[in-house]
This record gives sequence, C-alpha cells and structure tokens, in this order.
Amino acid sequence: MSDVVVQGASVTHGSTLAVDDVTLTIGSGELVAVLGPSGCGKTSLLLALAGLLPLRSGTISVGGRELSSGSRTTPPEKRSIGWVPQEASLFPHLTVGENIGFALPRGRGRASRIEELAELVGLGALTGRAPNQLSGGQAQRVALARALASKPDVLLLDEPFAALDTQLRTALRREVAELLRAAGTTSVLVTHDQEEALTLADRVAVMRDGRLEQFGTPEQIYQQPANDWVAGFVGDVVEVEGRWRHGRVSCTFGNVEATAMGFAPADGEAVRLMLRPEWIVPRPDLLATAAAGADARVASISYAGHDAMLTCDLTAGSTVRMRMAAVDLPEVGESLRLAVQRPGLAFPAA
Ligand SMILES: Nc1ncnc2c1ncn2[C@@H]1O[C@H](COP(=O)(O)OP(=O)(O)OP(=O)(O)O)[C@@H](O)[C@H]1O
Repeated sequence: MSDVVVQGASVTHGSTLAVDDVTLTIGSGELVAVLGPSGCGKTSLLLALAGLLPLRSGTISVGGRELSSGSRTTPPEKRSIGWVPQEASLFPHLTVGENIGFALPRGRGRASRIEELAELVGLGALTGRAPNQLSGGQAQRVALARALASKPDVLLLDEPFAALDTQLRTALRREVAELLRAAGTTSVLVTHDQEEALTLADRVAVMRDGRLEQFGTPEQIYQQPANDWVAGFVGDVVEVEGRWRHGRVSCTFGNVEATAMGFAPADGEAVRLMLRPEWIVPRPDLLATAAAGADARVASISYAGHDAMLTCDLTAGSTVRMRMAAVDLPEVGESLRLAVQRPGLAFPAA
C-alpha cells in the first residue's frame, strides 16, 4: 500500500508561510491534482512530499511510514518517490534508453526493463535516439519512463505538460493518466490548469494562499464548490440575488431549487444564487407566465467551436451568460425564455 497521508502540514520559506496546515489523504493508486493559482503553495507541497523541503509542522506518511515531520525529513533518495519535472530535463549525452535506465542498477534484467518502460510510454522504437532528436512530447514521455523505472511508491508530477502546445498537451495528459492508472502508481500532479485537473484526476485538491480550500472529486469541485472562490476558480459563474424559501431561491428565474452551501439560511433570508452558465437553458415550452423561467434577449454570442457562450439581457433588468452546445444556436437579438435546469447553489448574501 502506498497511500499518502498529509496531516496538518506547513512549509515556510523564511517568513513566508507557503503551505498552511494542509491535511489530506491520497489513496493507494489514486491520481490527485493539486490545483491553484500561481504562488498558492502547490510546488512547495510537492517539494515537501519529495523530501526536498522540510515541514515546519505536521507530518507526511507514505504507506504508514512517517517520512516528514517538524523535526525529521527522510531524504529524497530514501522515500521511493519519482519526480517528473516541468521540462523533461533529460541527460543530453545519454540515449533515450540510457536516460530511462539511469537509476536502474547495472546487471541482468536492466535492458529488458528499459525496453518494457520504453514500450509502456510508446517509445519502443526510439531507445537509441539522442534527446535532441525528440519532440517535446516524446521527451516528456522519456522523463515519465525514467521516473517510473525504479517503481516508486509515489510519483510526483510538476506541471509536466505546461511546456507543450495545446493539442499535444491534451493527447499526452490523457495518455499519461491512463498509463498511471494501469501501473497503479499513486500520483500527485501539480497544475494551475483547471481543465487539466478536472479531466485527469480522481480527486482535486484546490489550494489558495497556502491553504487547502477543497479536496474532492472533479464533479464535487465543479458542481458543489465549497465556497464562491473555488466556484469562480474552477469555472464560469453566473450569480443572481434572491431570497431563500423552503429549499428554493426566489429570483429573476422564478423559484429555483437550490442547495445551501455551508450555512443554514432562514426563510426569507437574502442569498446569492450561484449557477454555471450551462445550467441555464432555453425553454420555449415554458409559458411567459410560468413560475419558473425568465424572458431574455440574446445580446451577443461568443462561438467556441463545440459550444458557445451567450450573453443574454433579461427583460427584468440584469444580464446573464449561458453556455450552449453549438448546434441550432439562436441569433443575436432573438427572444428566449430561459430556465435553470438543475439545483443552484445558495451562498450567504455578500
Ligand atoms: N525559495 C523561496 N524563497 C522564498 N519564498 C518562496 C520560495 N519559493 C516559493 N516562495 C513563496 O512561497 C509561496 C508559494 O510558492 P510556490 O512556488 O509553492 O507556489 P506555486 O503555487 O507552486 O506557484 P507557481 O504556480 O507560480 O509555481 C509564494 O508566496 C512564493 O513567493
């Protein structure tokens, strides 16, 4: 078992508290993304997991073995932890095969293990090449194979796709996630890319200013963000004001079913209703007089290929954005009857 237990961990750089009392448990074989804006402490947490930074307080254990505490840090080479850096950082004078096998002991079985790893990352035919004859994506795969060579208990990936172009990034990250799952390696991936975190990870740890804001499945993070900061960080948000009444919020869209997030509003209390743009849909079947729904006019359309973001002026006064699949899009100026198709999230009024 190589579950990772981080308990009350804090990391400082001089007087800067980079990681502030973070507690999380990563299951054996799980792929966790640490997501947050620049400077939130993602890399510091990863370096602490690797044993490259000491903890100020708290503990880190892997497979039940305590590796870091406020008073003791097991050195990186004794932690059974693999590292895939942002840029592949291959040894330029060694071939692909030699790079992959760098940490493997000489002797019987070494060559076949290198072959096996090269096959695993789809580079079986390229083991004799020099690193400068590889594309960025291929180099990153070599770095991954090199990190997996010694069968680490935990693999740490520091923005491994950041230097690649969009298309390659999308393809490679899917490939890498499948590969890590197949290998059953417990993995922690640092990223500031929301889409990357949500599409790849089993669970996402959202950090802000050194603190863990939320730790949950991609669905939980996106559909039930712990607070409005997480909501805004992981996706687009539409906010409307309203009043809470028996599990619903009466607002410009009528009486919308809602979940109160982290508080218990009283009936009649003013709340903010948070929606995702794709939760708002055209409902031509709803009569203008229906209790649910709002009349609107399409003010602008931002086309993005697979979908489009519409800005709609509500007859009642405010403006909302809604996301629709880019088939049968309405025209700018067209009138729509809009409704909310799933329960919204109620947060305390500001
Ligand atoms: N070597 C250092 N010396 C002093 N302060 C540091 C050092 N490294 C990081 N910090 C500070 O610690 C905080 C967390 O930095 P960290 O690099 O962990 O964040 P990050 O989320 O990985 O950022 P990025 O996405 O930009 O890499 C920041 O305020 C940063 O300025």
